Amino acid sequence: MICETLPLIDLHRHLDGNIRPDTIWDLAQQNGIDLPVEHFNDFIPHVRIQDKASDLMEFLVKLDWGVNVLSSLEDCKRVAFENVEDLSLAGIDYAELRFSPYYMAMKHNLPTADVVAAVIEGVKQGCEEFGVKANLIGILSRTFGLEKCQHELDSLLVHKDHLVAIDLAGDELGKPANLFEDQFKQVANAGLNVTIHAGEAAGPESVWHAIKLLKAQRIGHGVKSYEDKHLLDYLAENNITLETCLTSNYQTGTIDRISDHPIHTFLEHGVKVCLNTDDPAVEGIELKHEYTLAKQQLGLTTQQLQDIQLNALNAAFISDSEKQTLLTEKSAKI
Ligand SMILES: O=c1[nH]cnc2c1ncn2[C@@H]1O[C@H](CO)[C@@H](O)[C@H]1O
Ligand SMILES: [Zn+2]
Repeated sequence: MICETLPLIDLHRHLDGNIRPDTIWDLAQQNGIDLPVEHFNDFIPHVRIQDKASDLMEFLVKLDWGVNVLSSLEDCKRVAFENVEDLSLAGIDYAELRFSPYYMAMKHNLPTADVVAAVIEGVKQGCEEFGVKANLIGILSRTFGLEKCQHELDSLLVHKDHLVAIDLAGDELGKPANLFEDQFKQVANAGLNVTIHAGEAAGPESVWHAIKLLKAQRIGHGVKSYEDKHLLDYLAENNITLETCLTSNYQTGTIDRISDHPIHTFLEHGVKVCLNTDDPAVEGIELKHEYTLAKQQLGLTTQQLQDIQLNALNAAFISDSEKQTLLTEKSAKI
C-alpha cells in the first residue's frame, strides 16, 4: 500500500490535536487539574471521537482537554517532543506539524510567544532523538476572533525563522476567511508560505476566498471544491494541492461515508491531493490507516497511491534540494 521507496509524508497534522490521552491524564495529575472521570478508560471518550461528531465544532471540542492541561512551557515542550516520537513510531519520514500557540497558551495564561519557542525546542529535540524530519506551521485559530489572531500572529512572527508557513483553522463557518485579509498580508510580508483550512464546514466560495484573498498555496481539506467545476480547473491549473484527511472528514460530518469522498473527482480533474492525518490522537488513527482507507474504501490503485505520496513531497514547504534528499535517503534505506 505504502511505496517503501518513496518517503511517507504528513503535511496536515495538528500537534495540539495529537496529545496522547495518557499524557493528558499524566499532566492533569501532575498539575492538580480535575478531570471529569476517575478512571483512565472512562476518559478516552472525552478526548477521542467515538464514531463521528455531528459537525466540525463538536469534533473540535475533543481537542480541548489536551490543551487545558498544559500548565507550563515545559508541558508544551513535552507534547511537542512526543509528537515527533509519534511520527517515528508511525513510520513517517517527514511531517509539517501545525499548532495554534494561543490555543495552547489560553487556559493557563502562558505567554504565547514563549509557547511558540517551547514547541520549536521540543520538536528540535525530538528530531535529533528520533531521526525524523519535521517543520512547523503556525496556526491562527479563527474561532477566537480577529484580535486574538493578530496576537497569535505577532507571537508566531517573533519566531518566523523556525516556521515554514501560517494556516487559518477553527470555526470556518463563523469566522470566514475575508476577515483575515490584513493578517495574511503580514504573513506574505514576512515571507512565509500559506495553507488555509477551507471547504470543510463551508462551501467552495470559502476555498476561493482562501486562494484569492489570503493567497493560499495549499488548501486544508478543500472537500467542497467538487461542487464548483471552475474551481477544480483553477486548482489543477495553479497546482494548488488539497491536503485530504479522510477519517477527519468522516468524523467532522463533512462526508457521510468514506466512500462518499470526492477524491476521484479531484483526480479526474487533475487536482493534486495528498493524504494526511489531521488530529491523529483525537481520531484514533495514523497515516498508514488513511492509505488503507483510500485503497479499500475508495478503490485507489497502487499507482494512484504512489502519485499521492509524490504529491505530498512536491507540495511540501521545503526546497527542491531538501525534497531530493528525502528521496535519496529513502531509497538508500532499502
Ligand atoms: O479539522 C479541523 N478543521 C478546522 N480546524 C481544526 C481542525 N482540527 C484542528 N483544528 C483547529 O486547529 C487549532 C489547533 O491546532 C484549533 O483552533 C483547532 O480548533
Ligand atoms: Zn486540520
